[in-house]
Amino acid sequence: MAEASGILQTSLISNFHPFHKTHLPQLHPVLSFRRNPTIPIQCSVSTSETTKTTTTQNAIPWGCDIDSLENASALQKWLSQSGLPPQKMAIERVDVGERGLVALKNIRKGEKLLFVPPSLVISADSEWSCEEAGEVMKKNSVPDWPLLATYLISEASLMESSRWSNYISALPRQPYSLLYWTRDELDRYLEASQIRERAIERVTNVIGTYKDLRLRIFSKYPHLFPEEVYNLETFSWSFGILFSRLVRLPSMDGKFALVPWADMLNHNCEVETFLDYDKSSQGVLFTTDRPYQPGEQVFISYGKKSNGELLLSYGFVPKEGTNPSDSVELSLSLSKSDKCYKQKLAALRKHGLQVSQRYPIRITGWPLELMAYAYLAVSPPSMSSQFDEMAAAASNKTDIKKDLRYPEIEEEALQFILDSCESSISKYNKFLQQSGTLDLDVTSPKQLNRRLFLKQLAVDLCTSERRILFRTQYSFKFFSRRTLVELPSTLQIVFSRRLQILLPKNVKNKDSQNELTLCNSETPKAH
Ligand SMILES: C[S@@+](CC[C@H](N)C(=O)[O-])C[C@H]1O[C@@H](n2cnc3c(N)ncnc32)[C@H](O)[C@@H]1O
Repeated sequence: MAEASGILQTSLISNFHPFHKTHLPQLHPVLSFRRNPTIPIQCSVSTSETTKTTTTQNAIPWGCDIDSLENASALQKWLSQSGLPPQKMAIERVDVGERGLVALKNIRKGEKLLFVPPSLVISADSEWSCEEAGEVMKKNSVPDWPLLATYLISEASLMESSRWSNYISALPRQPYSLLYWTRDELDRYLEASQIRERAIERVTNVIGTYKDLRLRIFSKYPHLFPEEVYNLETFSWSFGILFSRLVRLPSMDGKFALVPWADMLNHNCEVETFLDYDKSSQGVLFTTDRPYQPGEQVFISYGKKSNGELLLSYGFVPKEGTNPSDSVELSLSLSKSDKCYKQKLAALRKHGLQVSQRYPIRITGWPLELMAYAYLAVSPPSMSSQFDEMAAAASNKTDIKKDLRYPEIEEEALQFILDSCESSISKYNKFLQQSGTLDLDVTSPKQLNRRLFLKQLAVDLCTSERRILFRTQYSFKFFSRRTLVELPSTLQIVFSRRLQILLPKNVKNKDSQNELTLCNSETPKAH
């Protein structure tokens, strides 16, 4: 689960196909998902004794209801019979995440749990029940993500002939993620948030990837990859599963894997333990960072993700103020009326940037690149010889001096960022005002209708993102020279090497992360 989202971008886009500017079709929510197609699939299914050709005529059961315990207990039984050692946890209905793993016994802090053997892990090296299909995919050097997405569909379509049928039956038929929001829903509920753009990019990538596979491979082997099975709906499902369940195992050279059983663990922002392969016990496990009593839900970390990223991949938003890794993306743009617009744009492009750039702002600070972009945006024609170094510092290149300082335009640069925050905040205000006061219990989505459920998620996300912007605005106002002149003398003034602005004593410069870090957790007054 950790870092999954970022990896799709690299593996799909750079290795497999160029960026797709595909028109976005309406990805229909579960209602229009073809749940029960009757599909004849011709495939050679390899069993331990023979290789025989079978024709599957049954409906394909794509997983189950997201809270189904029936399928989960069948999974549990199958895993135990297939080599999963006895566990101190069981799958149960839980308050956070609907189904999850709950402690059966006292669990100590520092205890190793799970021990899922490699034979029960799905990775790019897993054997295909339909060997021919696997060979074709490997011959075409399909990267891990699209390979695994296709693998999942292939195994799901083979039903009981697949060794993973118990696992697939316990997977949600409709994983919660922004992949399942229609374009209209994204526009309506997430207009204020930059996550909307990320969701659109992601849907576009999934569509592009599917189209590439269809063009290059599926259309050439229709007997192995019939369109009734390998289509956009099934790919949305399998990518939805990968986004919400795939893990990267650092001790296996960063291998991506679906780990049945372990993927029943839900996320908690305060938990710091994650899944990995343990060479000595030869299994996937995690080490608890806290004790659990019988009946308590056990959590892991899906990575230090913002609320927006959690919504994007996993379809939930943590409760307000509970995510220390929360951040919001602030979009900065050059003004078209800028006299040096063309020169500045050329400088940005030279360093791989666009006219509009998004920078993450954390509750604890903001990146130096943001300030560099702001310098570029406000610099006058007389500073044209410095455009290049400003654009370079605004890029994500690491071997470049980032802590630039131009005292003569510092005030304007800070004001530029403040204005960008203001314009973003006004979009959030508009959406939140229109939405009225919603305070529904999204831990039981089944109780809500789809519209209300999505709206509540959007309200939760927008509230948390707006809060970070308020705080940033407050900090920038506090840092601006005008304010500094008026600072009470009791405040200890520290000189920042990076922005070269004066900071109060509760603000420290965190060199290693290239960002300014606010140590004070006080929230500015509500706006
Ligand atoms: C890896 S799965 C965890 C098992 C999942 N609950 C199940 O029953 O299949 C990830 C999914 O669990 C749910 N989930 C995980 N952590 C959550 C949390 N803190 N709050 C709400 N839902 C959560 C989300 O639906 C997410 O997409």
